[in-house]
Amino acid sequence: MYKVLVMDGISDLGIQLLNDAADVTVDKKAGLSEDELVAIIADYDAMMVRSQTKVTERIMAAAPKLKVVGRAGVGVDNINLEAATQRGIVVINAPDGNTIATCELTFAMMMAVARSIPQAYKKTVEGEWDRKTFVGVELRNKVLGILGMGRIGSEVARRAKVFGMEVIGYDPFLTEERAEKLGVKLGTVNEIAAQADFITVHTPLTNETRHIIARPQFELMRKGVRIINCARGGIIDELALVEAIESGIVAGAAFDVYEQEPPQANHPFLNNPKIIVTPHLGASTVEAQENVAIDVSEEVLHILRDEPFKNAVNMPPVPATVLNQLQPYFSLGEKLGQFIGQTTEGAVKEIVVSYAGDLADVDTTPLTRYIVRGILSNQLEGVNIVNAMHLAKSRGVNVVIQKSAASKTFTNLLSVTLKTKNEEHIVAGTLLSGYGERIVQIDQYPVDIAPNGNLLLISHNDKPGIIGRVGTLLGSNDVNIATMQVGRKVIGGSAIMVLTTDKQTPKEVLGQLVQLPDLTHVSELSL
Ligand SMILES: NC(=O)C1=CN([C@@H]2O[C@H](COP(=O)(O)OP(=O)(O)OC[C@H]3O[C@@H](n4cnc5c(N)ncnc54)[C@H](O)[C@@H]3O)[C@@H](O)[C@H]2O)C=CC1
Ligand SMILES: O=C(O)C(=O)COP(=O)(O)O
Repeated sequence: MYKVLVMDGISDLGIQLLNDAADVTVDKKAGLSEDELVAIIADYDAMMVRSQTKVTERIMAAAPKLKVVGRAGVGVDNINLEAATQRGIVVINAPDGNTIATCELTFAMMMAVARSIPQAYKKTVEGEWDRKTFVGVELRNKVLGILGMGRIGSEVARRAKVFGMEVIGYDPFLTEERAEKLGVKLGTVNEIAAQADFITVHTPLTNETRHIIARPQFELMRKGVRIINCARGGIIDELALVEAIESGIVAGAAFDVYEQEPPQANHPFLNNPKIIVTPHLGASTVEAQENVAIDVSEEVLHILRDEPFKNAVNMPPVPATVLNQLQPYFSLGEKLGQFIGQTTEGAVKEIVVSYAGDLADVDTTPLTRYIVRGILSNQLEGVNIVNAMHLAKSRGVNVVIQKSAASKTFTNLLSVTLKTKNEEHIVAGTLLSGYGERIVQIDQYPVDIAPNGNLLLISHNDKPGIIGRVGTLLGSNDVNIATMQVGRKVIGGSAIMVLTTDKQTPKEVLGQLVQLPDLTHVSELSL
């Protein structure tokens, strides 16, 4: 008999399937602390959660029987995926069931913030008949900027078009063809900031998206812009938003999610009359809760019964023979993927992976999955080696594998090329006996870099003084350079500089770096 622990108020109708199964018993609990979960979890084969329960490494360590954690929803940021993978616990989610619910909440928030509905309601029930304060704005003919054009963002765009809005979308995976089909113009984050009357975000929270809307973006915005966040707290810098409201740039905001949930009693949003707040209700409709609970229950049953399943967001075991040969390269492959993914801009059309030398005769499929995971993990939540290839395919990204017997210089060489509509970049790496992982080529430049920590990749003209200017700017902002490499093909031509730094370079300093004479591009990476 399998025991399933159901947390966080998952819909009863949805888990009927589990209740009806002869080989399953279900325990429903809510609001347990980590300690309380640690005390009981050893009995369970499966656990189902929403966003409230944090499924930590400690909980998994106390759960020797646990085979699967089911997330009845999209975001898996409350589950320690790495720990689950290490312990062979499958993590599944229900990515489709709450799209419409969250899209509709976003729309409700947009209309509420355009017409000050909550504020007007409050005054009216308090006995005041105030018809002067709450003069709103129409959505028709306004520009809506959408950051993140996945499932929810695309549905918001469709509805906005029907309301007569002009939509500008930003998403590294949004190709021109798909944008055209949706009737959405493509724009950068800053273009959206400068042009939009309403801005809504629908990305996961990643290193890239954290504070993607912050003070520099608010400074670009039109006076009277309205901001909506029904995705994840932290995508928009909360304090910068409050400042932008105080300075009169932002006319109103509507938030469903917060950097810390629940927000503390003194959180600046909670007593700001221009900010509408809801307690993470995006997925809270009867329909969405039934959908996600049914989806997850079906998958949990499959996994418990060793039947095929979909929607795994972490990794299944790799056969031992393949593992032995490929394991040393997994980390290098993923880092090369992260490197090229973080340094290439625009919608990816093709990934070319070339294996030379030792790697040419092995079945490298699992390694390719690590590389593709590295590339996609920058933009997508929950990418793993199970779903990486599928996600690439579903987003129209072609993955091409090339093999050649030997590399001229290295006994093994792994090269990854990313092609977008306008750009093509390559990074290559190797495992050097005694030295470990090295990046040995970036575009046309030979380099020798250990792919670890914080990196700055700077393209510049090969002119005297540039290295000094970069060093001085970083030093005066307390960013210590650990290592520096420069690469060029010809004297006085274009060149690159790769720095490793002891801490991340603040966004403002990156902005100042780009302004330095003869510097053409800066990317910050963390590997
Ligand atoms: N408030 C709530 O209760 C709910 C919140 N959510 C959250 O909404 C978000 C979106 O969910 P879905 O649309 O289902 O996910 P999705 O995976 O379909 O879409 C996310 C999109 O964000 C894009 N993206 C990633 N990095 C980006 C970047 N740096 N800039 C611009 N775009 C970027 C991806 O390419 C992808 O298209 C997730 O964070 C999810 O957790 C989802 C459901 C309910
Ligand atoms: O699905 C998601 O990502 C959500 O944020 C929904 O969270 P919830 O299941 O309502 O706690």
